[in-house]
Amino acid sequence: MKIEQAYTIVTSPGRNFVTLKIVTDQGEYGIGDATLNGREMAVVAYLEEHVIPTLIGRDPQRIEDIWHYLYRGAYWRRGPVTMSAIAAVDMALWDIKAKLAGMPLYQLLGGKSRDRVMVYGHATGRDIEACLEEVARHVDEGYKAVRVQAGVPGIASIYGVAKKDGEPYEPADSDLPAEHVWSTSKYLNHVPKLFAAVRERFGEDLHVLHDVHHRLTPIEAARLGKEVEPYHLFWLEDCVPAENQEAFGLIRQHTTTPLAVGEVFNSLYDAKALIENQWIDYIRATLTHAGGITHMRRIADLAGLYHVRTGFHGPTDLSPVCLGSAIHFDTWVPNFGIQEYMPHTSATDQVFPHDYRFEDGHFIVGETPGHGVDIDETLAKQYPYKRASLPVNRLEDGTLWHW
Ligand SMILES: O=C(O)C(=O)C[C@H](O)[C@H](O)CO
Ligand SMILES: [Mg+2]
Repeated sequence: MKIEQAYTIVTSPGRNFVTLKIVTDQGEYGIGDATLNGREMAVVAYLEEHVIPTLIGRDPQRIEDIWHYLYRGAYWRRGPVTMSAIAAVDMALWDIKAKLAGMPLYQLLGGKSRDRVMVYGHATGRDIEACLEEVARHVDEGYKAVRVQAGVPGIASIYGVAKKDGEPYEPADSDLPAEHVWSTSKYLNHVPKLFAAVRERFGEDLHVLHDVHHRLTPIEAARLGKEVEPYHLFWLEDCVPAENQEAFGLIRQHTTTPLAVGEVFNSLYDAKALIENQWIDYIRATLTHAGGITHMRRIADLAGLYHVRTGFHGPTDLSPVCLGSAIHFDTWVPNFGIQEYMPHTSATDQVFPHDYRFEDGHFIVGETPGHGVDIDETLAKQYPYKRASLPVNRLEDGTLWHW
């Protein structure tokens, strides 16, 4: 069996997505997600110019060999563009292999470790009251876990809070990067009040999460972790930028609030010290940005040795192809923690027909051979690419800060 054809499909049913389709000489095909929010066309160019020409004629069943061919063969290792491109190939090849085996992907990985996959949804509001209403809506819809982000008095626009209450949050919201203004002191004073209000209204059973989006220093993160301890967060996410992995050692010494990190990671080496030192509790890297199923499996296995569980990134800027594959992985992986879930637009769901379903705060994996997600290429053409950028963040004095 040989790879006969491979091509990228760029579509924007509400937001941009990049999909790689690989077709074999026996008519079987697989698809992979290559979406890198705000940098989509860089991955398209990488795939079209440097990857696809090398795939033609190869045996699609040699997933491991192709992974190392693309990783080692590039010489220039790692990085989000390279690893998203490799991930898309890897996901498409696992899709093909599972289809050839006549099995849903989770079976090929080792079978079910659980019957359903707990997810967390996003509640956002311009203030605490509006945010609590959104938490209540999620609870009514069956969610057992909710990420809680509220506007902060004195900060005009803040990460993770929708422009209008009740609407989904979209980070890439303008042609060129918007500029936000950030105040650490205002934020730090406000977050404990938010979680006090959440526990007061919803009691102890609801799992609550919070994303700091890399905006604190280690000692500030330690303060926040300590101050929210009484509210028993499921996790505190990305509390500092993680290039310096040792920073988490400092935070860890100060707080028992569980720590999650890794949505911008693209390789095991981004997380090695974090995992081996048990500085974190959840690893957030996911299939599309961390080299696909083949590499993510290595990360999860290492994490499992150190009591670190998975908590895959799952924003709307990863396509249903990534989400569907992630649900198979989550169903199999022994050290599963939780799966992030932001519902896609109905236009996106139509472009990407899929067999996973949401029920009672959980995803239920499908039984279709492969990863269970397809693409309607005719419909995809109706939604042309439109550049959209993530914002940047500045301190009140104008200093460029982390976003
Ligand atoms: O989903 C999350 O936790 C995020 O932090 C979302 C990211 O900002 C988003 O994926 C950037 O493209
Ligand atoms: Mg995040």
